[in-house]
Amino acid sequence: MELVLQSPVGAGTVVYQWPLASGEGQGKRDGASDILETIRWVYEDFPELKLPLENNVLTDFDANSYESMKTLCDKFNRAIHSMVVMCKGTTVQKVSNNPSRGLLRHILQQVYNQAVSDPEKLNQYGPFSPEVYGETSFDLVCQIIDTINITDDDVFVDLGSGVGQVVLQLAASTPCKLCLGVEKADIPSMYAESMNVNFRKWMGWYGKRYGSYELIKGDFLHEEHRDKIVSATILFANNFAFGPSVDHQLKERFADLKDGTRIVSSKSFCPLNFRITDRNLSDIGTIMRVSEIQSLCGSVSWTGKPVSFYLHVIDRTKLEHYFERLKNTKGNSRSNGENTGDDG
Ligand SMILES: CC(=O)NCCCCNc1ncnc2c1ncn2[C@@H]1O[C@H](CN(CCCNC(=O)Nc2ccc(C(C)(C)C)cc2)C(C)C)[C@@H](O)[C@H]1O
Repeated sequence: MELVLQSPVGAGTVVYQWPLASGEGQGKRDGASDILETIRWVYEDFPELKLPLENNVLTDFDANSYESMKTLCDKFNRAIHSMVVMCKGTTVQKVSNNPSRGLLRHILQQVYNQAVSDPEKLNQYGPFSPEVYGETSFDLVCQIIDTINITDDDVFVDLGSGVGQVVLQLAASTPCKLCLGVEKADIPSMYAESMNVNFRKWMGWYGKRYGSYELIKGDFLHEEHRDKIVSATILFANNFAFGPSVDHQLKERFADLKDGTRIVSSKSFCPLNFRITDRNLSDIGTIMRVSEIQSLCGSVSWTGKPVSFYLHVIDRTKLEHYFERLKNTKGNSRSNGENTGDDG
């Protein structure tokens, strides 16, 4: 026995097997509320549905009765059918656009629920686990997208992308010409594959647009991926738990990034008050400006402190200014460069 929902843009159907998934597990939503939320979001997106769908249909149903859920889906499908038929004459939303943030949060949740059959295998806990992505990371990533200006010249890379939620969110809500995620572990990479398949299915069903993206299995420090890092213009690194060796090898790659490239991370790659001296000229801090950003959303880290993240912008003029000042002050006695700290 199954339940079927028609696509509001005539892109086919999605099928739910009965009995529906129950809502066990943290953050997991049961199948019935997934169907209800999906209908509600389509309703939101297509106001013309308000007429054919009596508004009480979304309230009086019994999630445990197949008949009741089937009736609900049939009413929705009939409303969709009449809308698609009516719009046959006019242009049914030909040009598809990006989903609203609310809809994208719902889609990422629904794609995760259907792609990750056994979340226990991910053994990632804490407030930023993939299981509760919609409650914390989603808003944080929205804030970052609002903070940094993103254009269609940008290439995004998530260093250690897990099941791929951040990459999917960037691809569906920014004009990046390409979004990449690199993940080395087998389990998250396997789930990232089904996240990818499910995401494309649902985005097509809702008729929503997203940019090119790829979820890659591999170690981002391997030589074969060096080029992906050095040609990126926006990099995310949730590097809080990266060891000194990983950080060091990443900085070596950051030295080749283009000016203007942004790196956003959960731990800064150089001190916030870094000042160039003649003893730290090979530090990565000489070519980047760093700032700390407090997270607006209530999400707190596991220590209960408000979460902050670090924005680094590659800017080699910092180093140029240092050497100009050095040259200008060459004449007088101060030769140790000590007092010609950069202007930050
Ligand atoms: C040669 C050598 O030393 N090799 C050792 C390998 C270590 C480094 N290489 C890695 N390569 C590929 N994937 C690796 C390697 N290190 C570890 N991961 C994976 O990262 C995943 C964890 N990810 C999170 C997955 C989901 N993506 C996010 O949460 N992204 C994200 C990014 C930034 C932010 C902000 C901007 C707000 C800070 C928020 C979220 C983070 C914590 C790193 C795990 O699945 C790891 O397997």
